Amino acid sequence: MNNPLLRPIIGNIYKRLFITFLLFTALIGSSFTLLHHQLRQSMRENTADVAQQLLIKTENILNHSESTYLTMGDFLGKPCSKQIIENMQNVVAEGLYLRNTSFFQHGKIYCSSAPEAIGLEIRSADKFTAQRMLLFTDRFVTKGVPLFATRLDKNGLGIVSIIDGRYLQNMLEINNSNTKLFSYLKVGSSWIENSGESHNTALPELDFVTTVHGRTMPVEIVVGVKPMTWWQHLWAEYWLGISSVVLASLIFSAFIYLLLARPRSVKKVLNHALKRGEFVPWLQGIVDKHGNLCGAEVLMRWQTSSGEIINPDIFIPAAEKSGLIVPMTTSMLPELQRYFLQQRALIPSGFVLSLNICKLHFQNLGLVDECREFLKVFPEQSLVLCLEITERELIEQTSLTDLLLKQLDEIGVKIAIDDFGTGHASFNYMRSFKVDFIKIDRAFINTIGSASISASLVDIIIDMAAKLGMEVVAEGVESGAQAEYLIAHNVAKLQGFYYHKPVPLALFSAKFKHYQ
Ligand SMILES: Nc1nc2c(ncn2[C@@H]2O[C@H](COP(=O)(O)O[C@H]3[C@@H](O)[C@H](n4cnc5c(=O)[nH]c(N)nc54)O[C@@H]3COP(=O)(O)O)[C@@H](O)[C@H]2O)c(=O)[nH]1
Repeated sequence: MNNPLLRPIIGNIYKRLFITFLLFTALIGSSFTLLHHQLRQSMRENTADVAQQLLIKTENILNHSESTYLTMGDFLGKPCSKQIIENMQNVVAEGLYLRNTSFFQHGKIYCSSAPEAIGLEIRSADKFTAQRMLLFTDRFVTKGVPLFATRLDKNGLGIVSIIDGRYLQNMLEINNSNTKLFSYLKVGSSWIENSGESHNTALPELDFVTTVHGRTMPVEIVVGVKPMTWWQHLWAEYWLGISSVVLASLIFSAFIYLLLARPRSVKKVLNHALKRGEFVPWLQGIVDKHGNLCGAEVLMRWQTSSGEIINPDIFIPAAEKSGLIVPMTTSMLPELQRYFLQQRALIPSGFVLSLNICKLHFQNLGLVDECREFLKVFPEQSLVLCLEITERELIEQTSLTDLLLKQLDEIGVKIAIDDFGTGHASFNYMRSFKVDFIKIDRAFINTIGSASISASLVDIIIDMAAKLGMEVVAEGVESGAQAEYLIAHNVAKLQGFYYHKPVPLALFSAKFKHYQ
C-alpha cells in the first residue's frame, strides 16, 4: 500500500528535477552576476592604480631633463666655450637618465654635451607634442632605442635634452610581467610598449582601459587588459572562485533535491489530513452466540484526498507517537453520533459500540466530556459505549486515571482489554480498572483446533474471565470451526471476518436491516 507518510515533499521526479535545476540556475546566475561586477570593478581599479604608478615614475624620469634648464639656463645664448661644454657633460653625467643636452638657436644646435651634435638641425617646435616633447627611435648610436627629446625655447634660443627611453621601457616591462596588464607610454601619436619599440600607429585594442595624462609632461599612460571574451576574463581572474561556486551550487542543489525527495514531517502530514477531515470511522460488526449483531468496533481509516483508503497499521503508530491520536479519535465522534442517531430505530437493544483509545487519552478528563457529549443523544443505554485499551500498553494507575475511570463508569461507559494475551495485564490490574470485557487476541483464536499450548490458553482465558465476571469477545474469528468452538465454550461475543469485515458507515446500515 502506498504510504502517504512516506510520500516525498515533491513526489514527481520531473518536478523535483525542474525545481532543482531552477535553483541551480538561479545560484549560478546570481553568483556570476556578482563575479562579473566584481571583475569590472577590480579590473578598472587595477588598471587605474597601475596607470597612476607608471605615470609618477615616468614623470620622475622625464623631469630629469628639467635639471638641465636649471643648471644651464644661464649659459643659453652665450658663446659655446669649452667650459660650458664641460658643464653640460657634467650635468649629463649626473643626470641618471640623460643622454645629452644641447643649446640650439634658430633650429640648429650650436653647443652640446655631445660635440658631434653641434651643427645638427633639430625638428621644429610644432613637431614636438605640446611643443615640448618628441618620442623617436635612435637610428645612430643605440639603434632602435626609444629616445625622448624635451625642449624649452624662447625667442629662437632653447635647450633640448635627450632622455634614454630604455629606463621607461624597463619600467613598462617589469610592470607588464607582474600584473598581466598591458601598459603603453604615449607621447602625441607615438607610443612605446615594453619591447621598447616605438610606434606611430593606433594603440592595440585593450579591455578595461585606463588612460592618465601627465601633469608636468605631455605624456599619457595607457593601461588595459588583453582583449578576451567575458568568460575568459572571468575564468582568468576567478577560476578558483568559479570552481567553488559551481561545486557549492551543485552540492546545495543536490541537497535540495534530496530534501524534496524526503517525506514531509509525519506530524505535519497527519495534522493536514486531520484538518481536512480525512480520518473516517469504519465499523466491524460484533455478533452474539446466535450470530446476531450486538455491537461494532470503530476502526479508523485514512481516506486521502485522492480517495485512497489507508489502513491504520500505517498511521496509528505515528499518530500515537505525535500525540495526534487524541484529536483524530475525537474527530470521528460527531460523524459516528450522527450516524447512530439516524440508525437509532434499527439499533438492537444493548448494542455496544467499541472505540479504541490509548495511553494519551488518560492524560486528562477530556475523554469523559467527549463520551458524555457522544452519549447524550442515546438515552437509557440505547447505545452502550465501550473503550478498548490494548493490553500491550498498560495504563498506570494514578489518582487521575482512577477519577477518569470512575467518571466514565458513572456515565455508563464500559472498558475492554483489547488484544488480551499479548500483554502483561494482571488480575489486580483488571480489578482496579473495572474491566467489563476481555477481547482475546486473534493470534490465540487462530490456534483453535491445533494442539499447541496457545490453544489451551484460550480455554484458560475464557475460564478466568468467567471467574472475574467479565464478558469475553473473541477477535479474529475466521472460520465456522473457530466460531463453533468459542460458542461451545460460552464465549458471548464474536468478531472476525467470518461474520463481518470492517466497512464504511454507509455500508454498515445494511447489517442492521439484515438483523431486523
Ligand atoms: N488507537 C486506535 N487504534 C485503532 C483505531 N482504529 C484501528 N486501530 C488499530 O489499528 C490496528 C489495525 O486495525 P485494522 O487494520 O482496522 O484491523 C482491525 C480488523 O480489521 C482486524 N480484524 C478483525 N477481524 C479479523 C479477522 O478475522 N482476521 C484478520 N486477519 N483481521 C481481523 O483486526 C483489527 C482490529 O483489532 P483490535 O483493535 O485489536 O480489535 C488495530 O490494532 C486497531 O486496534 C483507532 O481509531 N484508534
